Amino acid sequence: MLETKCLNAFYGDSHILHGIDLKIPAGARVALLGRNGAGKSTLLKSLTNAGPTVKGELRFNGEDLHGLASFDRARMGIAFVPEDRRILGSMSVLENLKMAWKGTPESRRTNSPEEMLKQFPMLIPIKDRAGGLLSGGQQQILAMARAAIANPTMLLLDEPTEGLSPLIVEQLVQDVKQICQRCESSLLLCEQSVWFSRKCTDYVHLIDSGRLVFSGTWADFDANDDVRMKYLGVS
Ligand SMILES: Nc1ncnc2c1ncn2[C@@H]1O[C@H](COP(=O)(O)OP(=O)(O)OP(=O)(O)O)[C@@H](O)[C@H]1O
Repeated sequence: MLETKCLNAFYGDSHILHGIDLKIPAGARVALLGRNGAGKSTLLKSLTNAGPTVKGELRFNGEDLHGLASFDRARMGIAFVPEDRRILGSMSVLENLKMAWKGTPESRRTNSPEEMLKQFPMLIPIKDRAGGLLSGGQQQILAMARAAIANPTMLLLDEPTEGLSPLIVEQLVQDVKQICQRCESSLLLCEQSVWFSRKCTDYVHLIDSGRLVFSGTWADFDANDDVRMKYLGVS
């Protein structure tokens, strides 16, 4: 279970997140929707100690995360796929997976890099291609495979569909579900795509100006025209 209570996040003097209360039970798949600049990435970076200064309660499986470095949180099972994917451009697809494998503690290792290729077959024909030469979609699939290598129990995805073609986005739905099922992982998916979020998750939060403004099931979301229009501009 990932839990925040009254979480506030700051970049220097800029107060970005305001009193975020979030509970993601083990195995739950949750979306966080919001417009550009709403605070989605800042929340994920707060959970992974990847930038902002954070105040308030922040626990994973009951353990206080304050003061733990990003790699310590990763070792606990929190895997973060950032918006820019961070693929190593001069290394091949297989070498990118091998690097992730080496950085993963033995206790968390599940499949070898070669076995990961089998689970993400789109990567097989391009396994020797440099990361920097991949399309955005190929990079995203590689970033997902890299995250899955560490057998996460909490998968954090930052706008994985951004800039991708509809075909790749459909493939991503399968890949996200596959990782969550195989690893028995919870999911926090930050997105602007309502379609993709709906396909991948059961529960949805909306964030606006750093505050949670709606939480509910997709049925609740569908029943709430005002919230959809006000915060996402969709009817
Ligand atoms: N490193 C930073 N320093 C100062 N302010 C920042 C920094 N990163 C983000 N912000 C500000 O924090 C606010 C929230 O940004 P954030 O990136 O979390 O939004 P987002 O919902 O992920 O949007 P997007 O979809 O555009 O990535 C914005 O006002 C942004 O300008």
